[in-house]
Amino acid sequence: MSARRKSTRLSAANGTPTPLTSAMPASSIRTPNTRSPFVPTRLEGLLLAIYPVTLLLGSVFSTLSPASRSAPYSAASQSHPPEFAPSYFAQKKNVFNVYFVKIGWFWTTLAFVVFLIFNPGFGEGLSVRRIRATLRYLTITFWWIAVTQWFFGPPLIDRGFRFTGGQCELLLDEGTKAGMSETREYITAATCKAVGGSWKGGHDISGHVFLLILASALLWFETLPSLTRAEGLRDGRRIMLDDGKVASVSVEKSREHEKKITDEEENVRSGVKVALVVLGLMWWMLLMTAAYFHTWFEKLTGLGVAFAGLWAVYFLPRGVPALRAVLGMPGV
Ligand SMILES: CCCCCCCCCCCCCCCC(=O)SCCNC(=O)CCNC(=O)[C@H](O)C(C)(C)COP(=O)(O)O
Ligand SMILES: Nc1ncnc2c1ncn2[C@@H]1O[C@H](COP(=O)(O)O)[C@@H](OP(=O)(O)O)[C@H]1O
Repeated sequence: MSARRKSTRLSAANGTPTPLTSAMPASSIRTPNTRSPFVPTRLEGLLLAIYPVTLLLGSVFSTLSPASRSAPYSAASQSHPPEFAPSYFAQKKNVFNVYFVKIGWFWTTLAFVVFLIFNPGFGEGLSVRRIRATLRYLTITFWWIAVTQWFFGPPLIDRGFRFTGGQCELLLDEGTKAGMSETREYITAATCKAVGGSWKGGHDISGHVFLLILASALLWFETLPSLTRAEGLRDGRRIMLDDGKVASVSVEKSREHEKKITDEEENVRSGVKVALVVLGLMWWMLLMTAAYFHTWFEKLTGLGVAFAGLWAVYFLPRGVPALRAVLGMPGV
């Protein structure tokens, strides 16, 4: 369990440190221009910017590439017809799509579990750090399930599609619609495709963009604090304390644990290799999705929905002590 360090703060009048609760280190002082705990540090912001930049790169490539421009595009399948696909990666049946992205949560889970078991930063056995990391993973998994698999019925992507006017083409025929029960009418993309229908007319958030960003950011957020000593991913992070004061996350770190980890510097990176391979492939598939599939707006909403889940798990707890007590923060 992490022990809270002693604390100090700047006196508003003369700028000299004065004791706050017991004695807070200078690094934890709140200054007038301190960033809100709810927003990423500059370094985190730069890392997160890789996602919109990748989507932009893919879209620019598809706009400029003569092969992509001349290939017909089908809005109903969100892709180029296979016979006109401008590249191997523009085909839905490409091996990376079928065995990697389509079962992407399995690979994410595998990489996370390997990291969880082998990384010494979690301490020994069923430690509080390990339990909190598992809870973060489960919460992100819950968001993946809600958005893409099931949300008390159809998943959120399918509900959004219906809400924006989309439906299964089979339902366009009034006769068919009248003959259907209400449950049948509230059809999902999967069931629509299964009965040979065409899922058309609404806003179809990109499930691939959503999954690839959500899963890769989960792995980055969990592993980066053990891969780098960079301030922006460690003590540069701000949190709100129980008394409403904003401080560096270092006040919640256990000194003994930090020392132990520094002494074991060599081992700190254990368990991250699988995650790094998964992360590399995910980035490539995100670029391919951006280049060959969906409209730019569908990709942008995929990014937005992924960021919403990430913010709730990795940034909201920084400003809400009660939530932080449950979910914790990576590397703390
Ligand atoms: C605090 C609340 C916590 C509640 C947590 C409850 C959930 C706990 C369950 C944990 C389950 C873990 C399962 C881990 C093992 C697996 O993931 S196996 C399943 C593998 N399947 C996938 O990875 C499917 C991924 N694919 C998709 O999501 C979609 O295909 C897609 C990529 C979004 C594309 O969609 P399409 O419609 O196919 O285009
Ligand atoms: N990088 C990629 N490689 C291959 N197929 C991709 C892909 N990105 C998206 N797709 C395909 O495009 C369709 C829409 O994707 P999504 O909504 O998940 O972003 C899905 O088709 P299918 O549902 O027919 O498999 C998906 O498999």
